[in-house]
Amino acid sequence: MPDNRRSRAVTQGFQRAPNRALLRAVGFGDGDFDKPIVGVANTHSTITPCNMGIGALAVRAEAALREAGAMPQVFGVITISDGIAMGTEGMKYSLVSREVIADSIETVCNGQSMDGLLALGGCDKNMPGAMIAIARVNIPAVFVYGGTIKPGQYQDRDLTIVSVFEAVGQYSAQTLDEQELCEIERRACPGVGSCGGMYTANTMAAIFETMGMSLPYSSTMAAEDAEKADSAAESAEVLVQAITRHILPRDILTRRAFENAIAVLMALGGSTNAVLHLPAIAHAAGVPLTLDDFEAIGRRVPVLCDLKPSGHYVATDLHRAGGIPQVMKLLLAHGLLHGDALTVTGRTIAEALKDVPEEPRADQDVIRPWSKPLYPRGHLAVLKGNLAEEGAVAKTSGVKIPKITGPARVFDSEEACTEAILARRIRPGDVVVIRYEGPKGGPGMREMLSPTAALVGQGLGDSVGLITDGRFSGGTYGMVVGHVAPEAAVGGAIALVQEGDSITLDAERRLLQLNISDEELARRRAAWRPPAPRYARGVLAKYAKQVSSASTGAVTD
Ligand SMILES: CC(C)(O)[C@@H](O)C(=O)O
Ligand SMILES: [Mg+2]
Repeated sequence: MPDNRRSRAVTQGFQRAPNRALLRAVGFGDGDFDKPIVGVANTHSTITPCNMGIGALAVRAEAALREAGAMPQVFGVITISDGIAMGTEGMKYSLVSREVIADSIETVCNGQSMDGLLALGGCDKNMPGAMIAIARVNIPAVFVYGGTIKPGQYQDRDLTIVSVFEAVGQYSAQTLDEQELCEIERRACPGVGSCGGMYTANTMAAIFETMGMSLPYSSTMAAEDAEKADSAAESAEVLVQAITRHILPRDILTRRAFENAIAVLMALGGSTNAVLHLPAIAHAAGVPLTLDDFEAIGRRVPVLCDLKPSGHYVATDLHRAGGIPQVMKLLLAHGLLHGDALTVTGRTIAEALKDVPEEPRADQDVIRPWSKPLYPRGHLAVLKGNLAEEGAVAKTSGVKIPKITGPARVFDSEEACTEAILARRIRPGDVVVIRYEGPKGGPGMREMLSPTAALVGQGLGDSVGLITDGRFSGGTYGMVVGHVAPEAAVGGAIALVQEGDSITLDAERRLLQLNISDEELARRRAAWRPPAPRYARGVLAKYAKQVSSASTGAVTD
């Protein structure tokens, strides 16, 4: 047993007899005090299908840890459901929950002198929350994803939760009747697992697999399939080996791993939330990573996968087509992935991908061959200009020409905007501005899925621009720009836009501009006064005081 094992602090020596007495009460026997103590961070919850299956995975992982010679200690971690909170005041707690999860896991792992960590997660913030903690604590760790939901079926088409959000827009435009809306609602979510397209949960899980913090193929398995539970057990075995070999998360979460993550994010057409979470994880790992890195890698890496929200397929289709290893191999073969990055198994990426063919199979069109990408460049672009001096994130997939100049339609909350869209007050050519929804202002940067999906449902995805200091769901697409920084609440130029001002959103030129003179902008800036914080007490008030700009990952430490 290595002398530097952290759990020695609670298991060794005569002074620790009381500590051992308590450990005996939770199942330790005489021979167990020399074994590594491994935390199992269990986000099981009956709040959301994303986390409903996690308890069973935790049970498998716990048994496998014991079998492999470790002493597992299971602890509960909270989640909220982005999908259920969406469009409500409750959604302000979503990004806050990332910090609560990170802080909770750090607190337990360090408070209990644990030697290793197996973290399980389902809904969106579980993934970055767990990985921030893993990077901070830096004890051998593995991440186990709860798995994706399978698609629903309606009239020969695959449904996901986003189909229901879009159906609300169709209903408001009277292109869908109440009975059809109801039928889509009933069929969209047929079981357990995280939202099925390449939305945020699946994006972040895929990123962790890419970075070598989860096992190959594990991030695209369906929550309900037996292979998911088997991979939870296998993850536990790999973790115990990592403890023995002293493989630490910060050996894995290097700059090269983050560059690999961004490359796969682009190839998948993944969620804008990754542009918030990866800098936050990098911050925890002590790795420099800026918005410019996303921009630089996005210019090199094509979108290779035809996945929802704007594409055709769901995560289980990607799994059948070869999964993340196939996407990674394609990038590796074309010089866009660092093959020497380490994984939790102790193998490098290149070694792990050795047996994967360079080109995807011809009998599928989920993963395109190199010669026929979906888009020649990444779908996420960092826009700058007088409206976003620190930067903003545009998602350009699913739109024909990602640029528009039009009159600003200004809303100081998501609710006010959604109401206007559903009342059909937004017209083609408008540029919708949703502000005071930033990290500090909201607080918590809500995901604007209700308004963006309603626009898509009304057929306005291509003709209406939308900019916000809030963020988006992975299910959002259209002419959308989020994470506008600096945000309105700190006096960013987005606070100075007036109804009817001309705004240019041009993803090709990477430009987000308010078309008024510098003098007029300065005049408005001088007249601007910060609004009173929306919350005076509780976690939202604490968060608003603490949180950094979206351009640096909205971190709180
Ligand atoms: C509800 C969704 C689709 O999961 C969303 O929260 C996301 O970010 O992808
Ligand atoms: Mg989300």
